[in-house]
Amino acid sequence: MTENSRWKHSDARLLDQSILICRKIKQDTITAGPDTTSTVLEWTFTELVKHPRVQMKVQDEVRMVLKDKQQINQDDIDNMKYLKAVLKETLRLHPPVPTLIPRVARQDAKVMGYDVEKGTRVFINGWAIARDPKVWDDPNEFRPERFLDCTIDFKGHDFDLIPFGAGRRGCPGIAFAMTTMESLLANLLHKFDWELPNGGKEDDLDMNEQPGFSIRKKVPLLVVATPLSL
Ligand code: HEM
Repeated sequence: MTENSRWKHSDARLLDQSILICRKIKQDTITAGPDTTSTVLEWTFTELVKHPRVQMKVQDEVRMVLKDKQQINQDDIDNMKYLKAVLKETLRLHPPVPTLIPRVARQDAKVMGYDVEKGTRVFINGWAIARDPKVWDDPNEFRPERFLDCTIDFKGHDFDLIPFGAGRRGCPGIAFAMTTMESLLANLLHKFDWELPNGGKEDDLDMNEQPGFSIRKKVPLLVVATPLSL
C-alpha cells in the first residue's frame, strides 16, 4: 500500500465514522423532537381544557397581543408572558422524559454524602424534583401564575426544573422545541376555543400516563375546536 493510498483508506474510515455520527444525530433528532413536543402540547391542551379559567386567561392574552394579525412573529410571542408560564407549568408537571437519559459514572464519586461507584447507572428523576413540596407550593396543582414572578427557568441552570436535562448532554433542541410549541399554541388559541366533546366535564378527563419513549397521555385527548368567528 502506498503512502497515498493509506491516507485514502484512513480518510474513507473517517468519512464512514462521520456519516455514522450524522445518521445517529439525525435519528436522535427525528425521534427526540416531534414525539416530545407533541406530547407536551397534548398535555398543555389537556390542562387548558381541565382548567377553563386558565384557557380563558391565556386566550385573552394571545388575542390582545395579536388582534387581527394572521402571522405571529417572535416579538408577539415575547409579549405573551402568561402563555410562556402555561408551557413552563406543563413542562413542570408533565416532563416528557421524566428520568432524563441515564448516565454511567466514569469514576467513583460522592454526591450529597452518597457513594456512587464507577460504572453505576444513574437515573435523575426530574419528574419528582419538579413536584418536590419543599420547593413548590401545591406541587400537584396546575397553576401557571407561579412562574409570573419567579426566576426559575428550564434551561439547565435551575436544578429544581430540568425537563430538558442539564450539562453537556442536556437537550440541544430546547430553543427549537420552545419556538415550535409557543407559536403552535399561540396560533391554536388565537383561532379556536377548546372544550370536551358532548358537554363532557373537566373531572371526566383521564389524566393517567402511558410509559414509553416519552410519557404520553394513556387515553389520547379528544377535544372539539370551535373557530372563534362562529
Ligand atoms: C418539549 C420538547 C423536548 C423535551 C422536553 C426534551 C427533553 C430532552 C431531555 C430530558 C434530554 C436528555 C437530557 C439529559 O439527560 O440531560 C434530551 C436529549 C436530547 N434531545 Fe431533547 N427534548 C425536547 C425536544 C427536542 C427537539 C425538538 C430536538 C431536536 C430538534 C431534541 C433533540 C435532542 C437530542 C439530539 C438529545 C440527545 C442529546 C445528547 O445525548 O447529547 N429534543 N431532550
